[in-house]
Amino acid sequence: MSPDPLLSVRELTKHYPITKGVLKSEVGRVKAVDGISFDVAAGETLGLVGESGCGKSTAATSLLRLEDPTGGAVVFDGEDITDYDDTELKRFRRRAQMMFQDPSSSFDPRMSVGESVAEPLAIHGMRDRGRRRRIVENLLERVGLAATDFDRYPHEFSGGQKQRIALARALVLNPDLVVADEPVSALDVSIQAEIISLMRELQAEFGLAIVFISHDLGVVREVCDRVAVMYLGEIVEVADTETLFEDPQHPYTRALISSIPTPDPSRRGQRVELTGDVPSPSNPPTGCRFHTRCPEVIQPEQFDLDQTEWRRVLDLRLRIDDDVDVDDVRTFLVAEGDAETPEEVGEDAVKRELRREFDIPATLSDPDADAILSNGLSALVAGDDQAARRTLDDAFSTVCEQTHPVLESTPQGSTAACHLVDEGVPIDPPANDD
Ligand SMILES: Nc1ncnc2c1ncn2[C@@H]1O[C@H](COP(=O)(O)OP(=O)(O)OP(=O)(O)O)[C@@H](O)[C@H]1O
Repeated sequence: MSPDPLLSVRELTKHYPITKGVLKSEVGRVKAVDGISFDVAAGETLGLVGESGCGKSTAATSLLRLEDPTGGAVVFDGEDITDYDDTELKRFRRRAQMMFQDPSSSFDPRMSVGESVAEPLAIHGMRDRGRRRRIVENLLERVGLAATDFDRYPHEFSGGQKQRIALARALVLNPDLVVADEPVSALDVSIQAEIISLMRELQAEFGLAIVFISHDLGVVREVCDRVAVMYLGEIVEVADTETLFEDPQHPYTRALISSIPTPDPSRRGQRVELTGDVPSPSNPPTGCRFHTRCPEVIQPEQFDLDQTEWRRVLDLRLRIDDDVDVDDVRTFLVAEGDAETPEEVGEDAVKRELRREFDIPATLSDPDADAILSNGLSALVAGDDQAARRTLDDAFSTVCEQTHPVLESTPQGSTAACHLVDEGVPIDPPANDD
């Protein structure tokens, strides 16, 4: 990586206010992007990956100042663009272009594709129509279309062809950086491969840096030199592509990689199932944001639980307020024929059912942990929610929930934000049963 990157993003933040009432008073914030930092060298392709809603598109539009960031800095070719005025931004936008996912909505149906591709030239002051036409015709050929396509209209082209045209438009000002947001996701797999190989050719030819945004790790592996993994508005791991795929350090990265479909049956058993929904970015979890779903979440030192058991005990503890209703369990057991009335359902039956709902075995592998869980459940069934919560919170809390991990260098040369990395003990991910 060059010492002076082309693009340097520092603690970039984009929060959207959540407002209420006619006065639109702010009642919360969607923390779509929450302090991300990364560099991109000239000519390099950096992948930005993560599940839907983790903030990739917002990161893209904020770093290009298509919308104003809430905080942080973006340094492009040595200059901080964060405080640029309109004239300076216009100059910046010659050098940094955006490409979107949906080629169909990227074009004005009333303009010929040639006019669309030439539009940025006109906006940036090239008055000579003939010259604009020559440049665009040449570019259309370079993206695999014909010069005569200049006068045709968007509806005459397939999705793949439209994405070629979008690429021509992104390149027409000869930029140094293209931010491509899911540029091939809307295309058939065979067409995806064509567009990817075209992007690579043009990248080499134009010496382009690309920020390649995708939820598809298979594509990212093919295209990118380095990859940054996002989860709930934050970057949790950055590594060069081979290191990331061969030796991922963050449990979230491991889970994403393990979910890539593979034809190799020996690797299929290594799938890591992520439980639970992605939490809301308006109220992200404390500590490590991934702790509510992490299969490798760290257990308290005093216990020696099987990792899957521990994950499920923690699920119960974390969801006790929202997803546990003892009265509902009693009603359910009556319906199942366990008793005539809810009042007659025994404490043990309710505790058994609660364990079953959370997939917790009847007895935990660690007897101390089992005794505490049993006490907590007893308090819950007796209606003393506070005591139940206290018992479970005291015993089953985790550093992952308490302390926010920062990105740190790993022995593999990557950076990852995970307490397992702090401790220098990457744990083998638990294999799934299926
Ligand atoms: N204008 C907005 N106002 C409020 N919330 C927004 C706005 N734009 C995005 N969000 C929220 O910010 C979060 C991040 O969205 P974003 O589109 O950046 O994620 P993404 O990773 O690109 O997802 P996808 O792949 O589905 O596009 C989401 O929870 C989304 O609902």
